[in-house]
Amino acid sequence: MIEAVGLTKRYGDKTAVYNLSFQVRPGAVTGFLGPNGSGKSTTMRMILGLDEPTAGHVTVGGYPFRKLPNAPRQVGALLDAKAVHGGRSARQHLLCLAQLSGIPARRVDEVLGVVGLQNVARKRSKGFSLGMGQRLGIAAALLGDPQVLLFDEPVNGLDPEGILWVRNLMKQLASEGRTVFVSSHLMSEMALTADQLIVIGRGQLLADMSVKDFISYNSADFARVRTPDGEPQQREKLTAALSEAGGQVLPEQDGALRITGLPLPRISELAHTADVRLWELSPHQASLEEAYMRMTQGAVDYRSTADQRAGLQQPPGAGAPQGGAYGYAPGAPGVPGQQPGPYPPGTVMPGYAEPPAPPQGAAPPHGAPAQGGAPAQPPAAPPVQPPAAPAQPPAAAPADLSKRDNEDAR
Ligand SMILES: Nc1ncnc2c1ncn2[C@@H]1O[C@H](COP(=O)(O)OP(=O)(O)OP(=O)(O)O)[C@@H](O)[C@H]1O
Repeated sequence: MIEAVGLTKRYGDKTAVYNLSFQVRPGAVTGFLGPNGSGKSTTMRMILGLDEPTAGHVTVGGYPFRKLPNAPRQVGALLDAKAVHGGRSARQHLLCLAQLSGIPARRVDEVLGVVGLQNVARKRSKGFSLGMGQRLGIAAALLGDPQVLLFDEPVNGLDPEGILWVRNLMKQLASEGRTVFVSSHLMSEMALTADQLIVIGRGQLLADMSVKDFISYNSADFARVRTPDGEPQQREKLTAALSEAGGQVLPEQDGALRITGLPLPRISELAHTADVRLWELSPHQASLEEAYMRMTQGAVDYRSTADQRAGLQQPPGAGAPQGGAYGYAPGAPGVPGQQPGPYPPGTVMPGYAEPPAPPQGAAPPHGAPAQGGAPAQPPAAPPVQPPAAPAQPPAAAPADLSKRDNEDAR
């Protein structure tokens, strides 16, 4: 088991991870989700003893990593698939790692077979594709046949077949009773791979729950309603009637309305009573990716000025979640501007709070007004239709161990 308690990491005036507490249990795949720069790699590096926490602690099997007896046999990790000497073959690379850890050479051929690189094992790794590099990194993680495995973005660069293979491998490793901790940007991928989810934003815990609970609490239904084009007064009349009846009404980009908090038959009745004709009244379900983006939107560091995710925010004054057949999808717990969701008891929901400023008069942390008084967060854009879940993984490089080497340079 991996256990983090009050884990905090500051790099100068930058708070990368703040007061993070969680447990990663054996026998399950635990997904570690968060936007770019949210602190996933930093957390993984602290678990592996590569970075020293500023406060708090993290243990693997009850020991801090550096005190773990025979660590390479107990913990395997893929942090940076590019951290390979390009002049060496895959086999030579693994042999070196095996020798350093007292692992017999035959295990190298075993893991090469497991990851499907046996036919290119003697080729120089500098000619490897991103996907082959990921496979080699996974082979290195498996080398010591460890009970605890950490994978930072393992599907990065893999084709659909490779993604399926990683998914099945993670599940198999967990079914053997191992602790499998895997980071990703993609909720949709984690929904298929993980049993448990730990979601962070700006280094802080946003959710710690089973995937099953995440799905049941976030796959809320909504209705789309469309009034005749070119008759805006009909749309306004309907908006007023639905809002008065307790529904939340958000305009969609194509002119339709997104209604939560009211069942379909009630919407139909209200439209009839208000004498509004409907061109569309249809049931929909929010995607998990959308729920995840809503949960993390207040904690996104890097956002295009044209990013429509800002439109996932509820308009000011939107009511609390309603029950019913088309209840509102719960917002991010504790995220400013969001409604807390009805999460099950025992779910860790500390809420997003600005970490206190680092000592010694350093610059304010994330989200705090910058020195000139400008807000660190872009202002919320008017509500627009949320974008469809991205079909491709965001083009992010895998977490980079060289970050550590560059620490002084930063
Ligand atoms: N060595 C370092 N020195 C200074 N700042 C750092 C260092 N390592 C990470 N950071 C900062 O800490 C924050 C968290 O970074 P981290 O790489 O842990 O996030 P991440 O969730 O893994 O991001 P990504 O998904 O983009 O890999 C970022 O703002 C990053 O710039």
